[in-house]
Amino acid sequence: MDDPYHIDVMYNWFKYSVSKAPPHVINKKEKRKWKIEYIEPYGRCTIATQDIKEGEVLFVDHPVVTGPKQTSDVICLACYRRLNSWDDYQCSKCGWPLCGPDCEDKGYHPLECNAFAASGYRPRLQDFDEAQYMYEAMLPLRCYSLSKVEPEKWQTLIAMESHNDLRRGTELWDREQTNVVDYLLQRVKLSVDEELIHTITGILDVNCHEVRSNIPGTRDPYLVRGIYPLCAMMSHFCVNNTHHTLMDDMTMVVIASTPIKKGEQMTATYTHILSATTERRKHLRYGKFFDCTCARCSDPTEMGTYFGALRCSQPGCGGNILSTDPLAPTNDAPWACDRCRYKVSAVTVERLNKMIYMELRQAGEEDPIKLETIFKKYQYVLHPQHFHLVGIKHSLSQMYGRVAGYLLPDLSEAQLLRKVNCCRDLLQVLDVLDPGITRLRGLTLYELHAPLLLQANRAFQNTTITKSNFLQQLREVEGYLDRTIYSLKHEPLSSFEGEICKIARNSIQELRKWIQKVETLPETHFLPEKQEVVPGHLSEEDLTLETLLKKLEEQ
Ligand SMILES: C[S@@+](CC[C@H](N)C(=O)[O-])C[C@H]1O[C@@H](n2cnc3c(N)ncnc32)[C@H](O)[C@@H]1O
Repeated sequence: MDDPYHIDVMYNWFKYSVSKAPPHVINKKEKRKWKIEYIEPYGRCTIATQDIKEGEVLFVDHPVVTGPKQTSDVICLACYRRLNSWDDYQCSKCGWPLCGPDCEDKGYHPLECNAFAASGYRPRLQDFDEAQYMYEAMLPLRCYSLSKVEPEKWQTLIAMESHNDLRRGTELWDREQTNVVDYLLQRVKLSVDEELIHTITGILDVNCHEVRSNIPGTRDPYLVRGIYPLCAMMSHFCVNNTHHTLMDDMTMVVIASTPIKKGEQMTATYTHILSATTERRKHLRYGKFFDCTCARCSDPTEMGTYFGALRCSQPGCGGNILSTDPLAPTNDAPWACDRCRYKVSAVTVERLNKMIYMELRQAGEEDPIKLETIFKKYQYVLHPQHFHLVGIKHSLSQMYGRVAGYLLPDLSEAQLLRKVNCCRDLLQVLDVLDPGITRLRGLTLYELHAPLLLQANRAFQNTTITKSNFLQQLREVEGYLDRTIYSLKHEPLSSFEGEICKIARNSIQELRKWIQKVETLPETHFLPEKQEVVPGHLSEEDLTLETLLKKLEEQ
């Protein structure tokens, strides 16, 4: 049958992936609930053929091939372990650095090893203009080698989108001409049409997923890239409805992160969720060769979050400065206040964002005070839900309680409250921009439970809380732990998220025992019901001496 868009090739890949997947990951007998269709302007995309519930497994995807990213440290080409130096151990056949002799025939390394060995060329660091680009040709070479040794994988790979026509003449094309095409033709002596190598690099640019390597026993997984054909069939939306998890054998499991209605696309996000429209659209244009026009991109308020908005500085105005046309192809439409129409150029907004970005980079992720200083500096310039302020809250939510000098038991009431509020504010944004089952939600809920539990237990120890309130707070914490587990239960135990999920499972059991015990405690352990002061229930603004005293007087 005619298959101009190679859709059957993708269905075959689905069957192959299911056959390779461990049985606990997917019900092998269940029929797929989606189809692939060609729809403009998306090209091929995945459509639900029936209503799908949140959390349902949609498909598993086996990688066609994985390999180093374009820029890379020195790594073992078989197991992707980070190596100390170029010449620790070099493959006896091809000369590329590996962990040791055991890795010579492992993983995907034989794909390039044979080509290098046949060429007689031995790689030397000085052959690369920039050391970080020395691995750039490796994955394209692996892909090309598939055409010789694994024709089925090759058929799947070559059926993917390369956008050669859009890429030709771009800076990216020129760089790949030098670092990949010329390198493979001149050094590795491949006898191959240049256009085919460009097609391969295009397929990799458009479709690759970043994945973590999985080396048993290491807590430092190195990031590599891989081709997952079914994942790559999903269109990008800046608010998406699927969630993917990488299992230990590098199989990708894709679930519905929110309910998906029959006829809707199953979508993924190719950009960073917590970045603003201009940044996301630029990334998609230059890296994926399309202009995103999704609901989030077309709305200057980014679905009511005001994620990119500045506060108007005109006296007495208090409006929000927003892009007048977020879909302008060159992202250069002026920005204007939604109340007084005061105008700011797109370039100025971009410069401001860049300046704050540089300050944040300098501040690092070790000292919350540095981030608090930047937060204070810009809190009246940016909308409270501006991505930089939300980004700072995200960092603070993890730093308070985790970095040296700010471990949980050392935190003051005000710092605990700050951690709680950072988590809550972040979750409020995630509800809109990253709804449903996500790693970030799971981790943030976990961060939220800890200070709340500490606050409640401190209040109990100091007898400053009533029994009913104490139980209510413990049950609230139980709810957050429960939701953490729900959000992270798909993550493999070897990952950080999987480990947090395991800890959350233990914590919730302990907490439930504690709740049962508290229920039986006599009232004498608690503050009488009418006299309570619960700092945790005051907002940060409330925590001035004046307002605190006033509230105490009112009791
Ligand atoms: C990873 S591929 C997705 C599969 C692709 N549609 C195909 O037929 O092979 C990415 C490409 O799909 C298209 N695409 C994905 N999301 C899109 C969107 N929201 N709007 C327009 N095109 C999109 C773009 O051409 C993009 O370069």
